[in-house]
Amino acid sequence: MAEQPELTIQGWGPHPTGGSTDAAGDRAPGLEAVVPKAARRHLAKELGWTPRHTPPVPVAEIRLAPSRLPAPARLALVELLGEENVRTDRESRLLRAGGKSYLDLLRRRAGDATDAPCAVVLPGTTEETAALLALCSEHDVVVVPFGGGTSVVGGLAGVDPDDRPAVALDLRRMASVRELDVPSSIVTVGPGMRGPALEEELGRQGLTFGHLPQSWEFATVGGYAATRSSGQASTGVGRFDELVTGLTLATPSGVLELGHPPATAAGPDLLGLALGSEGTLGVITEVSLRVRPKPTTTSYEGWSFRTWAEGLAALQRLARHDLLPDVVRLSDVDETRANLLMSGSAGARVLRGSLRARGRGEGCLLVVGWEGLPDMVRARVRAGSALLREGRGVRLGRTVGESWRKHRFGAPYTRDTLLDAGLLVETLETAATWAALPTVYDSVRRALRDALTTGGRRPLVMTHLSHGYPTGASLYFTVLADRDEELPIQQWLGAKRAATDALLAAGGTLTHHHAVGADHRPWLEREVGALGVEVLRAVKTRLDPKGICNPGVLLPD
Ligand SMILES: Cc1cc2nc3c(=O)[nH]c(=O)nc-3n(C[C@H](O)[C@H](O)[C@H](O)COP(=O)(O)OP(=O)(O)OC[C@H]3O[C@@H](n4cnc5c(N)ncnc54)[C@H](O)[C@@H]3O)c2cc1C
Repeated sequence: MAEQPELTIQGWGPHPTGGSTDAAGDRAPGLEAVVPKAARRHLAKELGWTPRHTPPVPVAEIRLAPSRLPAPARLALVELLGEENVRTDRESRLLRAGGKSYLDLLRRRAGDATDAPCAVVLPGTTEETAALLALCSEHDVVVVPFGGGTSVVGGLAGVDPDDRPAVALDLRRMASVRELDVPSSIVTVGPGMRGPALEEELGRQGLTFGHLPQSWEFATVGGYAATRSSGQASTGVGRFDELVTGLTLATPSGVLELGHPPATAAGPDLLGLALGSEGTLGVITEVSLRVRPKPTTTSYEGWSFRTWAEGLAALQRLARHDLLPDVVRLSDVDETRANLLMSGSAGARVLRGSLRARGRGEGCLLVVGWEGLPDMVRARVRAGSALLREGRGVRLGRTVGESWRKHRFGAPYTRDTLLDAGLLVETLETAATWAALPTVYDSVRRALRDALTTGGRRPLVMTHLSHGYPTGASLYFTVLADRDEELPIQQWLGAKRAATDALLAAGGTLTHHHAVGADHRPWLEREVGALGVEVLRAVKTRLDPKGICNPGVLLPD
């Protein structure tokens, strides 16, 4: 199998649009190349920030603790997988040191990878994975499944309360299509498969699975299932967990084959237990997914609403009439303004002028995308547009929608540049009912602002609504602030704590699609209750009696 591109150790990447390459590898492009002057001025004024040059330490200087993998465990792993699939070299370990949250990046950029796994193991089959888990149980070695490495909640932290040595179990050797059942619209794939490769294979049959998170280039099918991911078109095609028709879970106690399409009433849904289990119950070694014909027509458009409340009300009406588009993304005033300034294109300047002329200079941008057969798209666009207009929306046309579509995977690359310029850049997300959304929105913004406003610093909190449901929607917050170079980790931890408390108190869920990981686990009990946590723990104890499967995530201490 061809090697897939790697994420860079200290950021996203490799940077397709340029940037310089130094001895350490790939470097993000400079601020001037990525952020237009007007946007730099806007950010400096809003945040009380002066751009500065704060590049990460060279990769060669990153600190890595010596591998603690005991020799007998290493020997047994080599016997099982072969020497080439048990790696303890520096680069392999650095590349699996944590995920891509702001906190992960801060540590890697500061030259700290002392939390890296002791080794990287690469099984090639379900049987090898099950044998590996049994072997690691026997040798008391922690196993952290590693898909694409894009976790943003500390899902790959590898923290063990008993401080046992840990290995990263990389799934890239299980990354092929195993079966395509066209009549039933089901594809069965290895968990290490990434979106682009799967879409390419399905595309040859005129099919798609349609899951498009922003991390699409690097994240894997197994990771999507383990975190209950949600993509940009999830309002239309469904969340990833809704696409899964079955999976195989290798655990230290044996192998579970879960799911029975098209439907079953054979007791409670065990498949549902594996989805979102974040590697704590075992390793997902195969996933069956619903696929569908590639859409023959797509229609992406921009709309503008005078206020966030008007936009919310219009979308709520669409939801009530089952007319939500496949892609729906309503930005609040702060996000709309920043996105238009960041774009810097002539088109964006024209749009800003035209919005001002229509009295919507401070409005909220809505991007909607409809996909499917031509007649259905036409009918849905007509009915949906009528409701948006009734809700006082102004249609901006296709250029805006297509521009968003073209640039939708670009933000993570820009993040590296902003980090290099001394900014705090992080996101968080939740979901709530339509009734609770306005309170959640206000409370989280207030909490973030209060926590991050100190000594002349003010954060910019930008929000969009995406992933609409008949009963509610998710909210996604992007936070920018002048980074506290003395205590950057504490600066964000304080804000995150305040925002999480606020969103739970206002009726939001702990996480709509990023999962629990290490970062959210102190709050899990507030979400599912003490008994709920006990039930999850009992299941884990049965499947993973020695507690070697990703012990630092999901379940609170
Ligand atoms: C820039 C950026 C944008 C993002 N955008 C989105 C988005 O739009 N929507 C969204 O839902 N998420 C998004 N994420 C979060 C992340 O991409 C998702 O959580 C994704 O599902 C993780 O997939 P992965 O393959 O990278 O998993 P990893 O990060 O490797 O692992 C995630 C967790 O799942 C476990 N795991 C991985 N594979 C397996 C397996 N086969 N069996 C058992 N456990 C396993 C890991 O141990 C870990 O706990 C984004 C992240 C970044 C950095």
